[in-house]
Amino acid sequence: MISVKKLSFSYPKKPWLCEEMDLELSEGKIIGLLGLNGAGKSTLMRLMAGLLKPVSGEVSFEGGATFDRSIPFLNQMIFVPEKVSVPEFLKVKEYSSVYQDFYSGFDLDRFEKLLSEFQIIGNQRVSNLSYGQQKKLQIAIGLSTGAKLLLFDEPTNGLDIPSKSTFRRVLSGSLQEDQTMVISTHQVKDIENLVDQIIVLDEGKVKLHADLEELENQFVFSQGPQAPDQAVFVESHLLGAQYIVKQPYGERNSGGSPDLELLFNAVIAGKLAGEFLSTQNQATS
Ligand SMILES: Nc1ncnc2c1ncn2[C@@H]1O[C@H](COP(=O)(O)OP(=O)(O)OP(=O)(O)O)[C@@H](O)[C@H]1O
Repeated sequence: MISVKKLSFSYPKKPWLCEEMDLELSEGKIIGLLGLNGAGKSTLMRLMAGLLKPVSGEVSFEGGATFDRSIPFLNQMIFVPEKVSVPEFLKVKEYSSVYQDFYSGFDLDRFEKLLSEFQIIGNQRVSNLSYGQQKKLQIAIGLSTGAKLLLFDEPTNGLDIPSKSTFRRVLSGSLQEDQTMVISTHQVKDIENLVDQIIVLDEGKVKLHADLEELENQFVFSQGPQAPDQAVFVESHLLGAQYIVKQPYGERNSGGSPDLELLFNAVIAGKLAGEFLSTQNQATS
Protein backbone atom coordinates (compact mmCIF):
# COMPACT_ATOMS: atom_id res chain seq x y z
CA MET A 1 0.00 0.00 0.00
CA ILE A 2 2.81 2.43 0.88
CA SER A 3 5.94 1.82 -1.05
CA VAL A 4 9.20 3.66 -0.42
CA LYS A 5 11.70 3.08 -3.20
CA LYS A 6 15.28 4.32 -3.20
CA LEU A 7 14.18 7.32 -1.18
CA SER A 8 16.82 9.96 -0.52
CA PHE A 9 15.97 13.09 1.41
CA SER A 10 17.68 15.99 3.14
CA TYR A 11 16.51 19.43 4.16
CA PRO A 12 18.35 22.23 2.31
CA LYS A 13 21.99 22.47 3.39
CA LYS A 14 21.54 19.65 5.89
CA PRO A 15 23.00 16.15 5.86
CA TRP A 16 21.09 13.28 4.28
CA LEU A 17 18.32 11.96 6.52
CA CYS A 18 17.96 8.89 4.36
CA GLU A 19 19.71 7.59 1.30
CA GLU A 20 18.17 5.05 -1.06
CA MET A 21 15.76 3.82 1.60
CA ASP A 22 13.38 1.00 0.70
CA LEU A 23 10.29 0.13 2.71
CA GLU A 24 6.99 -1.59 2.00
CA LEU A 25 3.98 -1.27 4.28
CA SER A 26 1.18 -3.73 3.86
CA GLU A 27 -2.54 -3.38 4.54
CA GLY A 28 -4.21 -4.10 7.83
CA LYS A 29 -1.21 -3.49 10.05
CA ILE A 30 -0.49 -1.18 12.96
CA ILE A 31 3.15 -0.23 12.67
CA GLY A 32 5.27 1.39 15.38
CA LEU A 33 7.92 3.75 14.00
CA LEU A 34 10.81 4.13 16.43
CA GLY A 35 14.09 6.01 16.33
CA LEU A 36 16.30 8.27 18.39
CA ASN A 37 15.62 12.02 18.47
CA GLY A 38 16.35 13.44 15.05
CA ALA A 39 16.38 10.03 13.36
CA GLY A 40 13.85 11.33 10.83
CA LYS A 41 10.57 9.74 11.96
CA SER A 42 8.47 12.88 11.50
CA THR A 43 10.19 13.59 8.21
CA LEU A 44 9.40 10.10 6.94
CA MET A 45 5.78 10.57 8.01
CA ARG A 46 5.63 13.87 6.14
CA LEU A 47 7.12 12.23 3.07
CA MET A 48 4.48 9.50 3.32
CA ALA A 49 1.78 12.14 3.67
CA GLY A 50 3.11 13.86 0.54
CA LEU A 51 4.02 17.04 2.44
CA LEU A 52 7.67 16.82 1.48
CA LYS A 53 9.22 16.06 -1.89
CA PRO A 54 11.85 13.35 -2.07
CA VAL A 55 15.20 14.57 -3.37
CA SER A 56 15.28 11.33 -5.32
CA GLY A 57 13.40 8.08 -5.26
CA GLU A 58 9.70 7.77 -4.56
CA VAL A 59 7.09 7.36 -1.88
CA SER A 60 3.91 5.97 -3.41
CA PHE A 61 0.48 4.98 -2.19
CA GLU A 62 -1.28 2.35 -4.25
CA GLY A 63 0.92 3.20 -7.20
CA GLY A 64 0.71 7.02 -7.18
CA ALA A 65 3.41 9.34 -5.81
CA THR A 66 2.22 10.78 -2.48
CA PHE A 67 3.80 14.16 -3.26
CA ASP A 68 1.28 14.58 -6.11
CA ARG A 69 -1.30 15.01 -3.29
CA SER A 70 -4.01 13.74 -5.64
CA ILE A 71 -7.57 13.96 -4.29
CA PRO A 72 -8.03 10.14 -4.30
CA PHE A 73 -4.88 9.84 -2.16
CA LEU A 74 -5.86 12.64 0.23
CA ASN A 75 -9.32 11.04 0.61
CA GLN A 76 -7.64 7.87 1.79
CA MET A 77 -5.00 9.34 4.10
CA ILE A 78 -5.06 11.22 7.37
CA PHE A 79 -1.96 12.68 8.96
CA VAL A 80 -2.11 13.68 12.62
CA PRO A 81 1.05 15.70 13.28
CA GLU A 82 2.80 15.89 16.63
CA LYS A 83 1.91 19.54 17.05
CA VAL A 84 -1.66 20.11 16.09
CA SER A 85 -2.74 23.57 14.99
CA VAL A 86 -6.42 24.32 15.18
CA PRO A 87 -8.64 27.08 13.80
CA GLU A 88 -9.44 29.92 16.20
CA PHE A 89 -13.18 30.25 15.97
CA LEU A 90 -14.68 26.86 15.15
CA LYS A 91 -16.45 24.69 17.67
CA VAL A 92 -15.55 21.00 17.94
CA LYS A 93 -18.57 19.85 15.88
CA GLU A 94 -18.04 22.54 13.22
CA TYR A 95 -14.37 21.64 12.95
CA SER A 96 -15.10 17.93 12.60
CA SER A 97 -17.75 18.59 9.94
CA VAL A 98 -14.95 19.81 7.65
CA TYR A 99 -13.47 16.30 7.88
CA GLN A 100 -16.91 14.68 7.48
CA ASP A 101 -17.36 16.52 4.21
CA PHE A 102 -13.94 15.49 2.96
CA TYR A 103 -13.80 11.80 3.96
CA SER A 104 -16.61 9.83 2.36
CA GLY A 105 -16.16 7.01 4.87
CA PHE A 106 -16.38 9.30 7.93
CA ASP A 107 -18.23 7.45 10.71
CA LEU A 108 -20.14 10.04 12.73
CA ASP A 109 -21.38 7.53 15.34
CA ARG A 110 -17.86 6.41 15.96
CA PHE A 111 -16.64 10.00 16.20
CA GLU A 112 -19.27 10.87 18.80
CA LYS A 113 -18.43 7.76 20.82
CA LEU A 114 -14.75 8.67 20.72
CA LEU A 115 -15.47 12.25 21.79
CA SER A 116 -17.35 10.89 24.77
CA GLU A 117 -14.59 8.36 25.56
CA PHE A 118 -12.10 11.21 25.53
CA GLN A 119 -14.53 13.44 27.45
CA ILE A 120 -14.59 16.23 24.90
CA ILE A 121 -17.71 18.36 24.69
CA GLY A 122 -18.80 19.12 21.13
CA ASN A 123 -19.96 22.71 21.57
CA GLN A 124 -16.72 24.16 22.88
CA ARG A 125 -14.38 26.20 20.73
CA VAL A 126 -11.46 24.10 19.53
CA SER A 127 -9.04 26.86 20.47
CA ASN A 128 -10.26 26.71 24.08
CA LEU A 129 -9.26 23.06 24.42
CA SER A 130 -6.02 22.23 26.18
CA TYR A 131 -3.13 20.84 24.13
CA GLY A 132 -3.94 17.27 25.25
CA GLN A 133 -7.65 17.75 24.46
CA GLN A 134 -6.82 19.09 21.00
CA LYS A 135 -4.63 16.06 20.47
CA LYS A 136 -7.45 13.73 21.51
CA LEU A 137 -9.82 15.54 19.17
CA GLN A 138 -7.41 14.99 16.27
CA ILE A 139 -7.05 11.34 17.23
CA ALA A 140 -10.85 10.94 17.37
CA ILE A 141 -11.17 12.58 13.96
CA GLY A 142 -8.37 10.43 12.53
CA LEU A 143 -9.93 7.20 13.79
CA SER A 144 -13.32 8.17 12.38
CA THR A 145 -12.29 9.11 8.84
CA GLY A 146 -12.23 5.53 7.56
CA ALA A 147 -9.02 6.46 5.69
CA LYS A 148 -6.90 3.58 4.49
CA LEU A 149 -3.68 5.16 5.70
CA LEU A 150 -3.47 6.71 9.15
CA LEU A 151 -0.24 8.48 10.02
CA PHE A 152 -0.08 9.45 13.71
CA ASP A 153 3.04 11.31 14.82
CA GLU A 154 3.60 11.00 18.59
CA PRO A 155 -0.15 10.63 19.28
CA THR A 156 0.22 9.93 22.99
CA ASN A 157 2.50 12.90 23.63
CA GLY A 158 0.57 15.27 25.89
CA LEU A 159 -2.11 12.73 26.85
CA ASP A 160 -2.76 12.09 30.54
CA ILE A 161 -2.60 8.54 31.88
CA PRO A 162 -6.34 7.71 31.58
CA SER A 163 -6.37 9.13 28.05
CA LYS A 164 -3.41 6.94 27.11
CA SER A 165 -5.38 3.91 28.29
CA THR A 166 -8.39 5.11 26.31
CA PHE A 167 -6.17 5.55 23.27
CA ARG A 168 -4.91 1.99 23.59
CA ARG A 169 -8.40 0.64 24.15
CA VAL A 170 -10.06 2.42 21.23
CA LEU A 171 -7.24 1.52 18.88
CA SER A 172 -6.95 -2.09 19.79
CA GLY A 173 -8.84 -4.16 17.27
CA SER A 174 -10.57 -1.14 15.78
CA LEU A 175 -8.80 -1.03 12.44
CA GLN A 176 -10.52 -2.48 9.37
CA GLU A 177 -8.63 -5.03 7.30
CA ASP A 178 -7.85 -2.49 4.61
CA GLN A 179 -6.54 0.16 7.00
CA THR A 180 -2.89 0.68 7.88
CA MET A 181 -1.67 2.83 10.71
CA VAL A 182 1.81 4.16 11.35
CA ILE A 183 2.45 5.47 14.86
CA SER A 184 5.70 7.21 15.57
CA THR A 185 6.56 7.39 19.23
CA HIS A 186 9.15 7.51 21.98
CA GLN A 187 6.64 6.13 24.43
CA VAL A 188 7.15 2.49 23.59
CA LYS A 189 5.01 1.37 26.53
CA ASP A 190 2.07 3.15 24.90
CA ILE A 191 2.21 0.93 21.85
CA GLU A 192 3.23 -2.35 23.47
CA ASN A 193 0.76 -5.14 22.62
CA LEU A 194 -0.88 -2.79 20.15
CA VAL A 195 1.37 -2.80 17.11
CA ASP A 196 1.82 -5.66 14.65
CA GLN A 197 5.12 -4.47 13.27
CA ILE A 198 8.05 -2.34 14.31
CA ILE A 199 10.26 -0.15 12.17
CA VAL A 200 13.45 1.22 13.68
CA LEU A 201 15.12 4.13 11.89
CA ASP A 202 18.74 4.86 12.67
CA GLU A 203 21.48 6.71 10.83
CA GLY A 204 19.28 7.22 7.80
CA LYS A 205 18.47 3.56 7.45
CA VAL A 206 15.68 1.17 8.25
CA LYS A 207 17.58 -0.91 10.80
CA LEU A 208 14.62 -3.16 11.52
CA HIS A 209 11.26 -3.76 9.96
CA ALA A 210 9.84 -6.80 11.64
CA ASP A 211 6.59 -8.49 12.36
CA LEU A 212 6.34 -8.86 16.14
CA GLU A 213 4.76 -12.29 15.86
CA GLU A 214 7.72 -13.44 13.79
CA LEU A 215 10.11 -11.97 16.34
CA GLU A 216 8.26 -13.81 19.11
CA ASN A 217 8.72 -17.01 17.17
CA GLN A 218 12.41 -16.43 16.71
CA PHE A 219 13.53 -14.89 19.98
CA VAL A 220 12.94 -15.12 23.69
CA PHE A 221 12.77 -11.77 25.51
CA SER A 222 13.41 -12.50 29.13
CA GLN A 223 15.07 -11.51 32.39
CA GLY A 224 16.75 -13.30 35.25
CA PRO A 225 19.78 -13.32 37.55
CA GLN A 226 22.06 -14.05 34.61
CA ALA A 227 21.80 -13.94 30.86
CA PRO A 228 22.53 -17.18 29.00
CA ASP A 229 25.85 -17.32 27.14
CA GLN A 230 24.07 -17.37 23.79
CA ALA A 231 22.19 -14.11 24.47
CA VAL A 232 22.16 -11.82 21.45
CA PHE A 233 21.74 -8.73 23.62
CA VAL A 234 21.97 -8.15 27.36
CA GLU A 235 21.09 -5.17 29.56
CA SER A 236 21.36 -4.87 33.29
CA HIS A 237 18.10 -5.17 35.19
CA LEU A 238 16.88 -5.16 38.80
CA LEU A 239 16.73 -8.94 38.64
CA GLY A 240 20.24 -9.13 37.22
CA ALA A 241 19.88 -9.08 33.45
CA GLN A 242 17.31 -8.74 30.76
CA TYR A 243 18.19 -10.28 27.47
CA ILE A 244 17.23 -11.46 24.05
CA VAL A 245 18.15 -14.98 23.05
CA LYS A 246 17.43 -16.82 19.84
CA GLN A 247 14.69 -19.43 20.12
CA PRO A 248 16.50 -22.73 19.75
CA TYR A 249 13.62 -24.56 18.14
CA GLY A 250 11.70 -21.80 16.41
CA GLU A 251 8.86 -22.38 18.84
CA ARG A 252 6.48 -19.72 20.02
CA ASN A 253 7.79 -17.46 22.73
CA SER A 254 6.09 -18.30 25.98
CA GLY A 255 7.14 -14.99 27.52
CA GLY A 256 4.57 -12.96 25.53
CA SER A 257 5.15 -9.94 23.32
CA PRO A 258 8.71 -8.71 22.80
CA ASP A 259 9.82 -5.97 25.18
CA LEU A 260 9.95 -3.07 22.73
CA GLU A 261 12.44 -1.03 24.73
CA LEU A 262 14.84 -3.96 24.87
CA LEU A 263 14.27 -4.65 21.20
CA PHE A 264 14.90 -0.99 20.30
CA ASN A 265 18.10 -0.83 22.35
CA ALA A 266 19.34 -4.05 20.77
CA VAL A 267 18.74 -2.72 17.27
CA ILE A 268 20.42 0.63 18.01
CA ALA A 269 23.37 -1.24 19.51
CA GLY A 270 23.61 -3.18 16.25
CA LYS A 271 23.02 -6.47 18.07
CA LEU A 272 19.95 -7.52 16.20
CA ALA A 273 20.98 -7.46 12.62
CA GLY A 274 22.30 -9.54 9.77
CA GLU A 275 21.44 -13.19 10.24
CA PHE A 276 18.87 -12.33 12.89
CA LEU A 277 16.89 -10.20 10.54
CA SER A 278 15.50 -12.98 8.42
CA THR A 279 12.12 -11.77 9.68
CA GLN A 280 12.65 -8.39 8.07
CA ASN A 281 12.23 -9.74 4.54
CA GLN A 282 9.05 -11.53 5.47
CA ALA A 283 7.66 -8.41 7.10
CA THR A 284 8.35 -6.18 4.14
CA SER A 285 7.30 -8.50 1.36
N1 LIG B 1 11.88 21.93 8.42
C1 LIG B 1 13.11 21.54 8.69
N2 LIG B 1 14.17 22.21 8.17
C2 LIG B 1 15.43 21.81 8.42
N3 LIG B 1 15.75 20.75 9.19
C3 LIG B 1 14.75 20.05 9.73
C4 LIG B 1 13.37 20.41 9.53
N4 LIG B 1 12.60 19.53 10.18
C5 LIG B 1 13.43 18.66 10.78
N5 LIG B 1 14.72 18.97 10.50
C6 LIG B 1 15.90 18.24 10.96
O1 LIG B 1 15.81 16.91 10.43
C7 LIG B 1 16.24 15.96 11.40
C8 LIG B 1 15.14 14.94 11.62
O2 LIG B 1 14.02 15.58 12.20
P1 LIG B 1 12.68 14.77 12.50
O3 LIG B 1 11.78 15.73 13.21
O4 LIG B 1 12.20 14.13 11.28
O5 LIG B 1 13.21 13.64 13.49
P2 LIG B 1 12.42 12.77 14.55
O6 LIG B 1 12.98 11.39 14.47
O7 LIG B 1 10.95 12.90 14.33
O8 LIG B 1 12.86 13.49 15.90
P3 LIG B 1 12.17 13.54 17.33
O9 LIG B 1 12.16 12.15 17.84
O10 LIG B 1 13.09 14.41 18.12
O11 LIG B 1 10.79 14.12 17.16
C9 LIG B 1 16.61 16.76 12.65
O12 LIG B 1 18.00 16.90 12.66
C10 LIG B 1 15.93 18.08 12.46
O13 LIG B 1 16.68 19.13 13.03
